Amino acid sequence: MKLKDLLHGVKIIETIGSTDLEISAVQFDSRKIESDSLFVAQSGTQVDGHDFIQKAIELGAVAVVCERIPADLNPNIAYILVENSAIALGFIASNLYGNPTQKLKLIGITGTNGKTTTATLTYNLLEALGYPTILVSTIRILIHGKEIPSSHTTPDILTLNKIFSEAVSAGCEFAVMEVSSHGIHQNRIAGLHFQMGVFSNISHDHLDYHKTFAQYIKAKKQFFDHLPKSADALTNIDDKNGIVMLQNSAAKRYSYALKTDADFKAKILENQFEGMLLLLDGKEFWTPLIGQFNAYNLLAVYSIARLLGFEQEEILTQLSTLKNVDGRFQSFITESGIVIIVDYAHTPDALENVLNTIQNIRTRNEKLITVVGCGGDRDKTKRPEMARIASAESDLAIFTSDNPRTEDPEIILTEMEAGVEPQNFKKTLKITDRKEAIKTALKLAEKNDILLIAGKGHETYQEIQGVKHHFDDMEITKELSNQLNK
Ligand SMILES: CC(=O)N[C@H]1[C@@H](OP(=O)(O)OP(=O)(O)OC[C@H]2O[C@@H](n3ccc(=O)[nH]c3=O)[C@H](O)[C@@H]2O)O[C@H](CO)[C@@H](O)[C@@H]1O[C@H](C)C(=O)N[C@@H](C)C(=O)N[C@H](CCC(=O)O)C(=O)O
Ligand SMILES: Nc1ncnc2c1ncn2[C@@H]1O[C@H](COP(=O)(O)OP(=O)(O)OP(=O)(O)O)[C@@H](O)[C@H]1O
Ligand SMILES: N[C@H](CCC[C@H](N)C(=O)O)C(=O)O
Ligand SMILES: [Mg+2]
Repeated sequence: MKLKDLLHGVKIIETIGSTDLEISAVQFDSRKIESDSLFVAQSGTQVDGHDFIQKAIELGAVAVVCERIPADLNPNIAYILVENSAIALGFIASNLYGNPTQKLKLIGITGTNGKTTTATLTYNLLEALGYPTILVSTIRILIHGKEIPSSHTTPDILTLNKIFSEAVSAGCEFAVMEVSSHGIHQNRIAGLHFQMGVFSNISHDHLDYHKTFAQYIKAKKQFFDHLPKSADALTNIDDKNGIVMLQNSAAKRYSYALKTDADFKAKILENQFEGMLLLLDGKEFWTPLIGQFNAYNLLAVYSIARLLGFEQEEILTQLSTLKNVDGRFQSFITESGIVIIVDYAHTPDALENVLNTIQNIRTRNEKLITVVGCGGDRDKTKRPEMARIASAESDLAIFTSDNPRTEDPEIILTEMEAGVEPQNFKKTLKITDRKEAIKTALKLAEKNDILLIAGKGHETYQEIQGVKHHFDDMEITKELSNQLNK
């Protein structure tokens, strides 16, 4: 493709050299440059891509998009000066892949918790209704059933356009994606054409990256600030920041809520271990999912489908057949009758919701044991809060490692323990090795007791000292319960 065609829509400050060049590939990482490529230099959290322009040229780049023209200009190279390389990359990626999101109805879901659940259920619903769809989620990317592994909740913009163009070729009509705050802040969604933006909720997370809660809110809000007039913006107005998200949005505004008057409303009629009975827009329906947080997720899915033009009856018929998403409140009962729940709760709010849900469905006076840890190289301020909640809401909380990544697991655990209120000290244990922690929990549990294993959900690895080892909470718990005859 010609450089000038790739640059369509990009706000150019200055061009040096010819834009009539033929470009074979686009890349933002100098280490992956091939011959005749366009290199887009962008600053990052670790290094500045501008420092790798020379390297990229040596490896075959023939054109460079940058925010600063290098001092040592190469006469054989075209330099395109822009204000923001990441935004420019959005347009370039979209041009490269034939503007795929103009050909799809793209729904973006943002919020601290519930994105994967809502996005996956929406994908499952649309597929069940007979519409080929692409899902972009933390767990996996699915192009009308074909799976591609996922490394980020919101992948980079080149990957996104590539997979969306594959989805168009596969005949997809809809696209459902998670929009993370990192993705918004780093312009990983630049140039995508959204038909709908959805906000689930906002609570404590990622303050390592955004620094303050206000900055975190601002990042999420930017998604809605940039939605076009033609789009729909759907928000949970039971969350006090739900309205804030939409206040500067040009999109058409819609709301959903369990507690407030809203465009789409739901009420929990029954909530049991086996499932929930909901009143959704005046109609009763049964779902195997449980807990208030899932009522919000299901209401969001229902509202999305209504806004897409589907009828209530057809939505509810299919929605009631949808099951839990991997690693989200996934449960089984062991041979000796212990109820195991594996859940991806890795924020204080998620943990509190899951523990409250368990409290609400407990019918007998069984013990609740929680095994939980906090990730390394991530928001440290979550640690004491999560430990405080786990110890207050459980009969026993066993603190253990999540993904320590490059951090010392003992330090993470000490930071967690600092949050335990004195009256709950005696209800806690610290077992650094996650497998040992689960084993101890199983040994201590008796028939009908509930064992919540929180934080890692669907993950199939544990990252220790920067190395990923195979680790699957569900698999290990089943293996240990068999070994222990529990
Ligand atoms: C902190 C963070 O989000 N980092 C992301 C970011 O990388 P970065 O800004 O650190 O990049 P950098 O290393 O400073 O490099 C800057 C630029 O120089 C380039 N470079 C670098 C070195 C070199 O030799 N040559 C070169 O050209 C890089 O390609 C980059 O363009 O941009 C990269 C490309 O898109 C991402 O892969 C990377 O994700 C890292 C691996 C990550 O762990 N991100 C997590 C925190 C994340 O994004 N999580 C969110 C939310 C999770 C959730 O709550 O669901 C997600 O969406 O997954
Ligand atoms: N609507 C909700 N409100 C609050 N908590 C929720 C909600 N939905 C799910 N949760 C809790 O949050 C956890 C993560 O859910 P999910 O994976 O759907 O969220 P996410 O926003 O995709 O998270 P991530 O940012 O890590 O990708 C669940 O395991 C559950 O404990
Ligand atoms: N997407 C989230 C996932 C956290 C999952 C938890 N198991 C951890 O490793 O902290 C993050 O990157 O912050
Ligand atoms: Mg997710």
